[in-house]
Amino acid sequence: MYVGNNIYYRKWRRILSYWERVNIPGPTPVPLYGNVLALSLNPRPYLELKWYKKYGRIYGVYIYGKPSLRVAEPALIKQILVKNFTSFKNREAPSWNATLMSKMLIRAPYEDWRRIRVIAGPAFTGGKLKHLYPLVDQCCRDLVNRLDSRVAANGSPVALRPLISEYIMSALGQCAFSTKVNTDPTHLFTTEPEGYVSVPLWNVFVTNVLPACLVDNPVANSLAKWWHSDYLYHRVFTTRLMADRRCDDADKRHDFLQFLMKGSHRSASAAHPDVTGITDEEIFAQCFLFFIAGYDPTANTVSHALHELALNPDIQDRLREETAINGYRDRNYERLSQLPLLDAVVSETLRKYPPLVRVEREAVEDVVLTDDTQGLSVKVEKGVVIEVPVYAIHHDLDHYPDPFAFKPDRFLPQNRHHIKPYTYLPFGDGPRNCIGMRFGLLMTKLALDYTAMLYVNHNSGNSSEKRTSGQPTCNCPFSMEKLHCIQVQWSSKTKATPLSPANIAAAFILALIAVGYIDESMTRRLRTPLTRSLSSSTTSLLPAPPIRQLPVV
Ligand code: HEM
Repeated sequence: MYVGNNIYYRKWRRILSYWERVNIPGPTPVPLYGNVLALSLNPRPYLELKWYKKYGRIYGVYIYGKPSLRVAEPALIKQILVKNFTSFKNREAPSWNATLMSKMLIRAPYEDWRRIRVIAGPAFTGGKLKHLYPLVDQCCRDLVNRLDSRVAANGSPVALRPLISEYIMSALGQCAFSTKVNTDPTHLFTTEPEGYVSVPLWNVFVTNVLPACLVDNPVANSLAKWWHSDYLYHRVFTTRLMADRRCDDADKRHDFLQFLMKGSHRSASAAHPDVTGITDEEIFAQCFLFFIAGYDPTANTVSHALHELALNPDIQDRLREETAINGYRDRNYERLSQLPLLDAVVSETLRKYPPLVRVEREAVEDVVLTDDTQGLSVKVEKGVVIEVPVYAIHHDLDHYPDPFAFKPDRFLPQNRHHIKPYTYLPFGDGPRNCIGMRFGLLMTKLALDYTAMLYVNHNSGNSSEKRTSGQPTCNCPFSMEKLHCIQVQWSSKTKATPLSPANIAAAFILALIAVGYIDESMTRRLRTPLTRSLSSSTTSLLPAPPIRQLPVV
């Protein structure tokens, strides 16, 4: 017993002294979990900011037993994301096999990623978005109509977030499939992508803590497939659309699905001799990702922008003026890029509330990062995951004076040059940055442009900011009212999330297990059910896909 104890603790002491040995500071880890407990049980952005303030711009943490480096030094960020991209061309690979996620751009290994990105990338150019603009515009008009009827119906504060979510989901549906999708928040079309990204704590607990033999066996796997068969709904939906379109050679749609389908028969070009095609499974993975990656960040950005505008009526007035001067009746794609204050409001929202609090890369070889101006040199070993703590950088006083204030003027053309390179990263940077950036900005700006012109936005007094373990999420209701009818009530206080009883119980159990004798490989080998691969043979178990309504283009 004594010898076992000794070996166990010596092994963990060695694993968890990696950063100490290379002289990089960081928070104290615990055996088996490293710093995962702290990261799981605290709101991520605030914890990252706390560590950043305490340990500086370069510090090390442990994800279970794996070292992970946080880098917030702008010169080094440039090397990781742009200059040395070939050494940091991957995100961390999923620790499970052949899952849907490993086929998605966001997680695909470099060779697959590059092929898919070359095919999918052109779908998001300015020229292509011009074709999609009328579809997004129509969704915005629908949003305004819904708002109108809610405001007229009761005159009391309107819960805006569900309406925004519906707007984003319908815009994504239109642009991905040229189809009016069912945007009811309880409908599978919406709940599947949401469920894919938000994992309940009990699920994290079960999948990360139970021994692998209990989770990774045929019975548990089929149970998990059944449990997660829900996102197969999207699979059936996409597969049927693809089948329909293959029967119709004259299909001239400009949507995302059509773009990828054109890529499936692609032959190598001089520019990309190794890029030849995309499989149906990969097409489905990208279409599903379109909803996962596009929905939450964009809906959050619109919500946070409206939240800030309500708190800052002077900025709201200036925005309305700008919109009026620039002919809001003649809205079109080009006009949106000619509204500097609107652009500044969106940029400042993304600075203050970056939807992704970190950007991640994995070192595929040993690399030394250097910054001669500061005499900095950091050796990164192959396999180490690097995270750029975007939220913390955006709230660094050295980069943004008064970082918790909402000051869009920082981003006006005449001030923009004060922003230091690689300190503003809401969409990441480099070849693997956000592919949907322009599209996300289009949806956000159009929604603000419409609502700013038609409504005065106030806080209803019971609006709060809900902090999740991932990122702050704005939990409206806002009071949105027609311009002629104004009611002002805002509480500027945001609630910090107390640890819930469930979180405390889970922390307690996790801590008990952490001091036990479970081997690290048991937790690392586990596959979370949400990422299990789905075999197409199970699609027959699904309910029929929804009836398509109103094909648009
Ligand atoms: C305001 C809205 C959005 C924000 C703030 C945002 C932010 C980000 C960030 C930070 C990344 C990681 C970039 C990096 O690692 O350098 C990313 C990646 C990605 N985003 Fe977005 N995103 C938004 C909207 C969208 C939309 C609308 C779509 C698609 C419709 C989308 C699709 C993707 C995809 C596919 C990736 C992975 C790219 C790759 O690895 O090649 N995003 N996004």
